[in-house]
Amino acid sequence: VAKQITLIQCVGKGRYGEVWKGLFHYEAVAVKKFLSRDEASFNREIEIYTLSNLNKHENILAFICADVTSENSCTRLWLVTAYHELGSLFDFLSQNFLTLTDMLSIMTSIASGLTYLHTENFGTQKKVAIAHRDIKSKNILMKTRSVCCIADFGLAVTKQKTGLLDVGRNNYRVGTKRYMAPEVLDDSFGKDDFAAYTRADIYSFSLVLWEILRRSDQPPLSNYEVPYQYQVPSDPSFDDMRKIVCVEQFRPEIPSHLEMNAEMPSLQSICKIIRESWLKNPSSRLNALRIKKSLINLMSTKMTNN
Ligand SMILES: Cc1cccc(C2=C(c3ccc4ncccc4n3)CNN2)n1
Repeated sequence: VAKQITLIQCVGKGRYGEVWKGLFHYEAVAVKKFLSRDEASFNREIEIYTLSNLNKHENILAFICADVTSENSCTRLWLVTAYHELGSLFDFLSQNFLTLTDMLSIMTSIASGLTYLHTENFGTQKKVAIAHRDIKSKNILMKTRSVCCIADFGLAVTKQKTGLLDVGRNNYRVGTKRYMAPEVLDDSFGKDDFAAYTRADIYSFSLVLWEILRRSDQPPLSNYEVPYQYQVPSDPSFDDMRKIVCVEQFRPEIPSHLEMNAEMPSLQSICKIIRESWLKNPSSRLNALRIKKSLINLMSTKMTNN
């Protein structure tokens, strides 16, 4: 397959390797080129996509194929997926303000993808429950200006039938420190309890919801911010994050004009969802299905109000 893919340009770099725009049978595809030392992430991501036929959901990045070719001495590890011209949610938020309608649609699409990931179903399309472990705006892609999909499953853990946890061989890698839940930062969470991982995903998702909320055009705020931008240095250490999130129990500031906005009750409800998803106590947080349902309700009430 690699022979038939023409790489056009590099569109992203991460710890894992690079993401390229490619052409495969005249259609644009995304190619993630793994470094040979990251074979574990490569295998894990394939495992997650194939094992639980993850492909069937509109809010999960669509997988096309994997390709391993031996190039002189080293093996080339490629994963090929759909290509999304608008890039990541992080890129999009950096350059756009959002109407309330688009904001609710974007939030709901991510909540739908996360609910699908977290939920096991025994129906025809068997699927094990999956926790992502690296939810952040850079791992979410824009399919359209109002619909997103979740990417990057190299760190995911699954809940096996036995209820036991399958972390793959990739346990040494951890999520992105900036988005790490308090219980992960102070290492107080039950590593063998699958539910603990989904609750940590919800904390990370609450930070993404906060990033999206801040880009409301009601009115446009000056700059895009990453969570804890002014509390920790770029590329923060474990300890930087632990001091802020666990010791100080700090959370990103929600602009008061959004929270106290009487004309926009939906914005107030979104603020409530965010606050109930970054609670210190993991089991007090909302789950993905609850967030999805609440956002869907807001979309419908918003429609009727206007
Ligand atoms: C498994 C896989 C293959 C290719 C890309 C990706 C991936 C990303 C991706 C996917 C599609 C893209 N389309 C356009 C621009 C960037 C993209 N990034 C972002 N994080 N992982 N994952």
